[in-house]
Amino acid sequence: MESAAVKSEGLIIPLIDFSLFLDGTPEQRKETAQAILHGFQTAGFVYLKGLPITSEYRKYLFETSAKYFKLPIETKMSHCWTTPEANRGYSAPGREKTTSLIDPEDVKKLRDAVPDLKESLEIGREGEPGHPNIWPVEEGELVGFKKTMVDFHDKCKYLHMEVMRAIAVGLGIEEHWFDDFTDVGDNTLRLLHYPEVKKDVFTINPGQVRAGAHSDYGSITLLFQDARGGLQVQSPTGVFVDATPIEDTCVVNAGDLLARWSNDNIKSTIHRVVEPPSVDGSVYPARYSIAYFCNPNFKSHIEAIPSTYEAEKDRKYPGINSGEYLGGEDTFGEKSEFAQHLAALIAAALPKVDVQAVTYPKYETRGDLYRCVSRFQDWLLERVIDIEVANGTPSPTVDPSVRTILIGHSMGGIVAAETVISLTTDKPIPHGEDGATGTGRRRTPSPEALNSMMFPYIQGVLAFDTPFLGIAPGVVAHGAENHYNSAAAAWTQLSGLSTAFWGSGSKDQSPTSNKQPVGLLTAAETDQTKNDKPNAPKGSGWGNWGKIAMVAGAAGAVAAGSAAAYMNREQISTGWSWVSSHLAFVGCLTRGEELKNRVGAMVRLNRELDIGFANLYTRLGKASAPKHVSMVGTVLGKDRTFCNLPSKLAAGVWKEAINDRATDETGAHMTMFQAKENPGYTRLSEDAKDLIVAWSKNDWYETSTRDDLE
Ligand SMILES: O=C(O)CCC(=O)C(=O)O
Ligand SMILES: [Fe+2]
Repeated sequence: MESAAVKSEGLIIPLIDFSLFLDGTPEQRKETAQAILHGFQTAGFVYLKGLPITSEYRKYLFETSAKYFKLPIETKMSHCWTTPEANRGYSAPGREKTTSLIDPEDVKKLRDAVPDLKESLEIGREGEPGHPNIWPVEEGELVGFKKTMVDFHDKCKYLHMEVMRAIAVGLGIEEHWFDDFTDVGDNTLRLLHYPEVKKDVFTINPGQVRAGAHSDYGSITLLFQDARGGLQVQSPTGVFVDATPIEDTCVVNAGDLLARWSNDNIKSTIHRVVEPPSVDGSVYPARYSIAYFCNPNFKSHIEAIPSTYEAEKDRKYPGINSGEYLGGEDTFGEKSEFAQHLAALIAAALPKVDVQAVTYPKYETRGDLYRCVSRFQDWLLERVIDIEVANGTPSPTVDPSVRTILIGHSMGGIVAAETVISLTTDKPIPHGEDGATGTGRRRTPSPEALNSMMFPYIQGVLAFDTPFLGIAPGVVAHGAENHYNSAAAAWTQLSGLSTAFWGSGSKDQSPTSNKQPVGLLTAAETDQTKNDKPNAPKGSGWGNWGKIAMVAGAAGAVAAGSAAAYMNREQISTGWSWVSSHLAFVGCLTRGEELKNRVGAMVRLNRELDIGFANLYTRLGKASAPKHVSMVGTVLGKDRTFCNLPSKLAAGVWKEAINDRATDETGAHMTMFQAKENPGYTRLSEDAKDLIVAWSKNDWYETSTRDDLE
């Protein structure tokens, strides 16, 4: 009954026969409903086949749509889209830019730089008082246009109600629970036309897309696409994956409202439209799609869907109330919004290169730091290789086309720093070799030569509130006054216990001997394998990395990989009881020498290899008066920060990110990427962008030309 329409990068979009819900036995209905719900809960998308829409009817609709878009632009402009309240009418190319950006200024900048290459006609519910549809004059080929579209609007309204019924059945609530919210049909039918476009438009203008990355805002969207291709859906790893057209199917995705309505039980996933997979010739042909955006009835009052709020108590919200914290896709805000936002700002400032934000999928803060680094490094290598392969870079280790900025929040900044240190010192990661002693005898900023030929090439490490020099004592004193004694005691204990737990943490670690030190890949080996087929087995050298060995030119790209790990807010402020389970990882914060050495190593990398290094640390602003609290003999300074700050400037760039709303350090630390909780969000994005742009404007950038991308 069910197979996968898309399966890549952890994104699985099921292909489901909807006729088994519409006309099946009770068992088939239930199974189908559960499969649909599961698709929405995991991918946020499903493909439905077996719809009550014949191929002929569908063909006729697409032909009618094409006839409409063939009208002269002046004719189409005579019934323009006017207001969001009406949301009806024609939008000319360049009018709309779909994006996840929030700030209107940012949206404008992005739209001016890379306008969406599309035009559309919005058709609302016919007969809505105050908001009549404005129809094109029906003459010639367009006779019958209104009737066709009103009929199709009705058919889609019925499908919307049925899909919502399937969701209800899947959730185990009354099948018709949504009917009262969907029977009016306050939905929008949108005809979309992506005109034929010269291929080089996408290479001349990096970041150019047919429709920008966005999530839909309603309940669900029914999307009918032609055979052209180009729709992509963001995977849990942050990579955009092709949602390839399948004949006679409808792609259905959940929107933001349904995600909210279901307490995020259902996902609203980011998607976009790019140029289709390669075709002969110098142009990409036109693409047509028809979207039907569904909403609850505008006048209905929405409350959480039964069965979803009970589950909420147990669900894990990163860093807020989870028993154990996993860093991951949500670190930089829901759906990596901050990372995506930052990537858009950087793309606008660095037009010569293609900018991608790729978020490291969930990884555990449990266990040994160096195992986390090693896992992260493997992942990063894979991502960069994929991009180099796509770019057809001949010798990535000698002349990489990808430059990476590692962005890490909290402990993620330490993972990022360790990654670049490991890559530039050509040393396999030690996997906790010194854990038992905690003396920090591993990497010191030694006189040994640094390897500027690292691969992947790291251009900078941008940390957000990373306690490179430990956590400010005030975090415990200010943040947990009610628990002052236990917190203080635990803090002391934390230092004392680290050795023991570190030791036990390293017992079960596997040796690293078979791990290929990535810095050792050489150009000679590239030449040797250059003409081989990608992925062909290789005897030596490139071995596993055969897929790099593809022919053709270079390209400019910055991949922003992000390592991320939070600490658990509740647990930080209520006594450090969690520390035992996380000690192997977080324990490194107590080893002062090791912390200082790490910062020293980063400063050296900055000086000698020009690798950017900065820490944007949170500081409490207006909402919290400075306090002078004495704790374990320490008088705390007036600045309330989460991180210990360096006393001297020789520690790289440390720039404060003031949060005027947060009332405690841990809160500021946890919410720095949430625009609603952090009034300094825009400033933070700008500061981050400025740093990355400054690090990236070098010879590599200047010699990256659009021609390279072809
Ligand atoms: O044209 C498509 O395939 C997708 C359009 C879309 O995502 C939208 O308009 O919201
Ligand atoms: Fe969309």
